Amino acid sequence: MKFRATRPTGGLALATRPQPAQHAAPEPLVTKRQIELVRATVAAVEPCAADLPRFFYTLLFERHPQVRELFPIRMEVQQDRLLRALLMIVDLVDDPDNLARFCSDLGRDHRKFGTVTAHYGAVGECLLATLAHFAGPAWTLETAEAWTTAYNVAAQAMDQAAIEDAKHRPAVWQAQITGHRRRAHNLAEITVQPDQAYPYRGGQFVSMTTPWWPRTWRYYSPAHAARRDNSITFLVRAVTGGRVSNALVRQAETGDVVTLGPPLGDLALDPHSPRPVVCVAGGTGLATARALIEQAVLDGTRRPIDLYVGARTLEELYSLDDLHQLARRHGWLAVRATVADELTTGSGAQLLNTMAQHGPWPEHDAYLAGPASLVVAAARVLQRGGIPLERLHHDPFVSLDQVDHS
Ligand SMILES: NC(=O)C1=CN([C@@H]2O[C@H](COP(=O)(O)OP(=O)(O)OC[C@H]3O[C@@H](n4cnc5c(N)ncnc54)[C@H](O)[C@@H]3O)[C@@H](O)[C@H]2O)C=CC1
Repeated sequence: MKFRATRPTGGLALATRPQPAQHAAPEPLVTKRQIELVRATVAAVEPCAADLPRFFYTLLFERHPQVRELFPIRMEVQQDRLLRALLMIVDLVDDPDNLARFCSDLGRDHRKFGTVTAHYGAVGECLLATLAHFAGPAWTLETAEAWTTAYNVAAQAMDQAAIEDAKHRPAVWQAQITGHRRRAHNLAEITVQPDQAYPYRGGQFVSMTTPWWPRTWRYYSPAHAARRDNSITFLVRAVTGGRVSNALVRQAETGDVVTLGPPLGDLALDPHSPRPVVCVAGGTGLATARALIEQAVLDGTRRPIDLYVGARTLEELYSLDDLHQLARRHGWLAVRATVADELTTGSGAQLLNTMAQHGPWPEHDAYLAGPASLVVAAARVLQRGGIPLERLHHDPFVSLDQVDHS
């Protein structure tokens, strides 16, 4: 595991993409010296990165057994999330605007776990004890003070945002499955009806937990912009070893009730930007692309959009007819789809070749959705075609670190 975070974050499911500050940046609440100490601790514990989350959670559950019930039975994914969130906070510690924004999103999202103010103290205490354990001699009184300050800044932002959020929306929504349709052998289109209004923007994603794996949260993308009847349709692939996705595809039935967390992510087309858009979607990432495009229609956006879609099989492109129809109605939309050779599923060469035949895209914004390897490979093609990194937009499941910047 590489023990560092990047901006935009690598794989932190709860992160939103930091934006440049619109006004003079406020002074950091953590001093320069404290920032150095916090970052030096990260460097010191890096060799033990793989052991750190397990140590932390063992300590947390020993000292505060009452919080165990907020977490899933199996903790692997959760452990990874903790580390990523922590790294993101360390990364943003000298950037108060974006730190506040990141922590506020995190705090709002933590309501779904049942997090309350008292939990922040428990987590902070165990986090510092964990860092002290792994940092060894690098952990001094001054370092402990620096971490206490940095943690308090983050925890207060999370807590405050959660308290504000609770004033105007629920922590979770119960949603009954009203439609379940298999679209390919491991792919299902699942429609749910939330028990209360569920506003979101096309392009956002949603966390979900199921009755089969309580408190195990996974992220799925609505395949459309918000509907008047409040129903939401997700495209879910049962991935190997994916407990929640397999339950949803193979076990779930109409009438079952799942729980949704608040909508997340800020992937959205700016209706006021004049830039043309290139959009790349692979597999279930088509849900996100489609939702973005529907949102653009609703917003009255007239930005030219070129959509490139890659799928494993023709069967998986079942929803493309609608998009082609949309393209016939709206001259600004062009759709190009490729199907991978079944023997080389996921290689994506066809999709990348198709893209490379078009371009360059010197004036474009790019939106990418789908498997991380696709996002990275497509970003590379787009960068070669003239799109700078800051105009490549994607959800925070992947780090574009891997993109060749040369
Ligand atoms: N908002 C987002 O970014 C979304 C991301 N996802 C992610 O997508 C993944 C699931 O995708 P699947 O449907 O299983 O996709 P998949 O593995 O079936 O791939 C779909 C297509 O993407 C292209 N592709 C895949 N890897 C590529 C590569 N290395 N280079 C070039 N093209 C490549 C190919 O055309 C392939 O047929 C999950 O990791 C999920 O989290 C899913 C929905 C939304």
